[in-house]
Amino acid sequence: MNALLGVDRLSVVYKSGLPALQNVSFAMNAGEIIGIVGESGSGKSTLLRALLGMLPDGGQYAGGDIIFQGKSIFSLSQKEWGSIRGKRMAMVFQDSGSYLNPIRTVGSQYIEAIRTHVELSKKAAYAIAVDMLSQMGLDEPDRMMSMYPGQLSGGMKQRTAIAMAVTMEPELLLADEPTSALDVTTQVEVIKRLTSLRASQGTGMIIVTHNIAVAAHMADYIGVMKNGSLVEFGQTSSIITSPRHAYTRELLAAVPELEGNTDGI
Ligand SMILES: Nc1ncnc2c1ncn2[C@@H]1O[C@H](COP(=O)(O)OP(=O)(O)OP(=O)(O)O)[C@@H](O)[C@H]1O
Repeated sequence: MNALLGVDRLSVVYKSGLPALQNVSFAMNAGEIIGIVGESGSGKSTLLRALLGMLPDGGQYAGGDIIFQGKSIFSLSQKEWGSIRGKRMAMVFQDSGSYLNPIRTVGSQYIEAIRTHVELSKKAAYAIAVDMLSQMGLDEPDRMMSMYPGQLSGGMKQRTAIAMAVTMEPELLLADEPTSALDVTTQVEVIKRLTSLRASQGTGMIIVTHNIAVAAHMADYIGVMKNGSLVEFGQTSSIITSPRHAYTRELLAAVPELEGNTDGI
């Protein structure tokens, strides 16, 4: 197995606050999907931001280590770190689609984003962008390239943002509630597209969701967070069938039809 990420007793504090992450440890191999679940304020977003080296203002590392592809991220120079971020490790947020620049066409910003990472002609970048948009299930990607974000639905914008995030074929995609702002049908579609990325590109993913059913549907391993700690981490099947922590049992009990139809997630 090819180790992708090791998180070793990672702690983060916010100024004048309680610890947001306390001694969080887990590891993942290339191409694995991890679902992180837990209630609001449990530290899920902080974990993703810490992994990407993008803690919000006031947040600071308070111990532990993050090993990405065999190297501590804390040992990297700013330059090395910059070349990993957005390229080898990328992130999408719940409302990533809304960060598209409203006064520029999808195509011009997509092409520019590609060309900040690799030296390519505009034409070559255009072809890559169109291919990624169609991989995310967007019809008429050529037409979309000449449209402005305001002309797209929320689901189309979010899929565009995900396409942009994975264009450089990152080994690790960090996704913070990537589907929760979407209607149910679009959620299912985006989840399918994310899982097919693993098949086509071997993308490893850490997906934060408040919905343990989504995690159960997608993830190989589930981590459960509570008050900044990872209280349980294990294979999805064992978390579902024999949760060890009372809090995990509570989360599972709150999902009435986990075993049945996942169309409604
Ligand atoms: N920028 C910040 N400054 C100070 N405290 C923060 C900041 N961001 C988060 N926190 C605190 O850190 C803790 C963890 O928050 P975090 O957003 O990581 O949780 P979460 O599980 O992602 O919640 P949600 O599901 O609501 O997004 C909370 O107590 C929160 O109030």
